[in-house]
Amino acid sequence: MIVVDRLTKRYRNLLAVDDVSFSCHPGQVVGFLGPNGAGKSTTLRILTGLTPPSAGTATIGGYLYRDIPNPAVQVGTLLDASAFHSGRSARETLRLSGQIMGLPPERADQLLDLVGLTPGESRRRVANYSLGMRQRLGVANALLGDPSVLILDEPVNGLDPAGIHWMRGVLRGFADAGGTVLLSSHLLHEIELIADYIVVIGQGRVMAQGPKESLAGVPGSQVRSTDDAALVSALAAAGLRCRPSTEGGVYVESSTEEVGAVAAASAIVLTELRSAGTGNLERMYLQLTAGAQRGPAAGPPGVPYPAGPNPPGPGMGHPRGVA
Ligand SMILES: Nc1ncnc2c1ncn2[C@@H]1O[C@H](COP(=O)(O)OP(=O)(O)OP(=O)(O)O)[C@@H](O)[C@H]1O
Repeated sequence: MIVVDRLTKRYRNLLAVDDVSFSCHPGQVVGFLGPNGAGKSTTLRILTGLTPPSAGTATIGGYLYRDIPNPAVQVGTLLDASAFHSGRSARETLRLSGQIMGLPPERADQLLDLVGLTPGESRRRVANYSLGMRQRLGVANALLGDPSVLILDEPVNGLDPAGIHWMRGVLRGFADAGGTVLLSSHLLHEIELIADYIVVIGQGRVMAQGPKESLAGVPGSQVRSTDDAALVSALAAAGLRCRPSTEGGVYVESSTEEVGAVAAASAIVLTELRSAGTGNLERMYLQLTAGAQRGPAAGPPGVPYPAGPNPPGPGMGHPRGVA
């Protein structure tokens, strides 16, 4: 279990991390989400012992990273995929890491296979890798020691949609097996696909946190019909709140079942009916981080979301190590 407790990091006049608290439980994939410069990397660097905090603590399984015996087999980290020695191949990189951890050379080959780097690619120099290939190598390196905790900084950066899908599978499988995953990103949609608990950070402060579904609110419906005016009247008459959708058509603050029932009862032909997904989450993210975003603030004004404690997740008490 990862516990970040009232963590603060000051660089001269800049509060890079400001009284940040959250926790990640075994079985959970926690997304640490925030715009550029929000303080994500600094928090992860403190967590992994690379930067000392100004105040507060960040522990893994109750230990400071530096106090964990043989940390590489307890905590897998990927903080900078571009940091691998460019003159070595992926295979050499992993074999060297494995040697330091006391692992047999075959372990490196297993991991290369797992992350989808082909034997040919694995023998090429890292200097010639694409960003996505480096990320795959980084994930392989993080998983090499069979850790119970993963800490990954921007791991989906540079991955194509298939790569993001793959990453989700790897991390979901890891968490479902009782592992703890903390990953950062400045991209909401990527975190949304992968994480099941989200901590939103902006200007060094936690602005919201909670299970993805609760942050997203009750999902509404996106609907179009051959007669939207009649549909809106029917929805209003049935007591369903709706408004013109930013995507065109109508957004209804109700489930697709309720909307479909109203349309059927009013004999209105629907041409589209689907869950509006996590549009609420996007609005919330843009709203919360508006002051911290670079460029013009986006998103409508609304009610701020409170930061809340992270309730215990499933599978607490990881049997394998420091989780
Ligand atoms: N060593 C340092 N010295 C001074 N300021 C620093 C240092 N490291 C980070 N900062 C500052 O702290 C703030 C937070 O940086 P951090 O790298 O943690 O953000 P981030 O959320 O990871 O951003 P990004 O998504 O762009 O990677 C930034 O303003 C950054 O310039």
